Amino acid sequence: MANPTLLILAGDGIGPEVMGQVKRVIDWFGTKRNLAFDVSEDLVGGAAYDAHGTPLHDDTMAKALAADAVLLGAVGGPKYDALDFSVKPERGLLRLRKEMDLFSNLRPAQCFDALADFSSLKKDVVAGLDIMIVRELTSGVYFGEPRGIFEEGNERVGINTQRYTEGEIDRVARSAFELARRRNKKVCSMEKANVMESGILWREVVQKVRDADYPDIELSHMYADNGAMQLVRAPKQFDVILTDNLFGDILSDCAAMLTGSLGMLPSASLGAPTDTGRPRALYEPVHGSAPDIAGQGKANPIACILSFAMALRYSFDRGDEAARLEAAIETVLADGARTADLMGEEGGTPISTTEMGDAILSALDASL
Ligand SMILES: NC(=O)c1ccc[n+]([C@@H]2O[C@H](COP(=O)([O-])OP(=O)(O)OC[C@H]3O[C@@H](n4cnc5c(N)ncnc54)[C@H](O)[C@@H]3O)[C@@H](O)[C@H]2O)c1
Ligand SMILES: CC(C)[C@H](C(=O)O)[C@@H](O)C(=O)O
Ligand SMILES: [Mg+2]
Repeated sequence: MANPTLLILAGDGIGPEVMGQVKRVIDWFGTKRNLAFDVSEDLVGGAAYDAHGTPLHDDTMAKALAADAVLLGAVGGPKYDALDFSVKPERGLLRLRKEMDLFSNLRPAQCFDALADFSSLKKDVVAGLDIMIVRELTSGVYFGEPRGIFEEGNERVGINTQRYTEGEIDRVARSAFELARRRNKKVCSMEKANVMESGILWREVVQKVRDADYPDIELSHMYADNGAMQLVRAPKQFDVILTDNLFGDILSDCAAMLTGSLGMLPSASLGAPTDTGRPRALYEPVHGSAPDIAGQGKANPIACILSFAMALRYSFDRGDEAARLEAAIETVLADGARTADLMGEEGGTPISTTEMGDAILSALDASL
């Protein structure tokens, strides 16, 4: 049987640096675990703009649609800030999400024991934390029409529209309930039904799906602003958090810091299953291109490596090998390996991106 295909889009800034370590991990699974992938690479974001004048070439879009999974590093950077909105690096990523119809974005926030001291919150608030944010990814205010900057009288007005159909809410709610079934069977849905009609509809549809098909799941509803507060006050009250595109963007960065660093958080963006039985899927770290540290060998590759672990679990049904990779990362952290973002006030000598990769590969070897 042919090997599954992976399309790597490393992107900009620290994207290629962290992806370099992921490629070593992919090779390791090929040679040591007989789990080989056919890997191809292409450009996205600013790198694609530099080469083609567009943040995502049509050929790359076609390759992404054909691949069994896409791994993405990060896009964006100050060099591209002044570009027209239509060709900004971030538009490349948004096009991938939209055209692959990746409506369900899984953003786990797990606190590794070795890092519990490092969180800006008290250790007992975050130790053992394991929550999953399910963010709707292809609709809402990111894509709603009308949008734009228009002339109105003698001034300009900027418009974006929060828009959700019942079908869009229904399908992402189902994906959250399915996940909750494999976890602690608790979903908290977050919107602002107190001020937004789209929030009222969101709450109604989520409740209807739960009552009709997931009576075994405990569902609660919370206003998203309270949700942000509760995430910082007592994050362990949550299991699965279901929310829309914009609130999910913000709440997941907030959850990231519970775990110590943005450099630790992976994500999976999943669509409906294709005729291979696999969902369309894109895996990427939650962090961006980190222009402040790009090119210095300082970036933490763990979020990107954990994103590959999610690919093993959600695209290739190899939860066993995903767990092996996650355990290797846990070991390395317990042994004290720290990139600069994981150094506390007490200081110490951080290791480089490549050294973190070396340590993870050694721990993988030791797992055999
Ligand atoms: N999915 C993506 O590709 C994505 C996500 C977020 C932001 N962005 C883009 O990235 C650019 C920079 O955005 P930003 O600065 O708001 O967010 P960012 O995530 O790039 O950086 C925020 C802070 O976290 C640090 N950081 C992030 N990832 C790290 C890692 N792996 N190791 C160590 N430290 C890390 C950075 O150094 C920075 O101080 C912007 O152009 C933005 O649009 C892209
Ligand atoms: C880069 C940007 C388009 C993206 C978003 O806003 O969704 C990022 O912040 C994310 O969290 O993946
Ligand atoms: Mg974000």
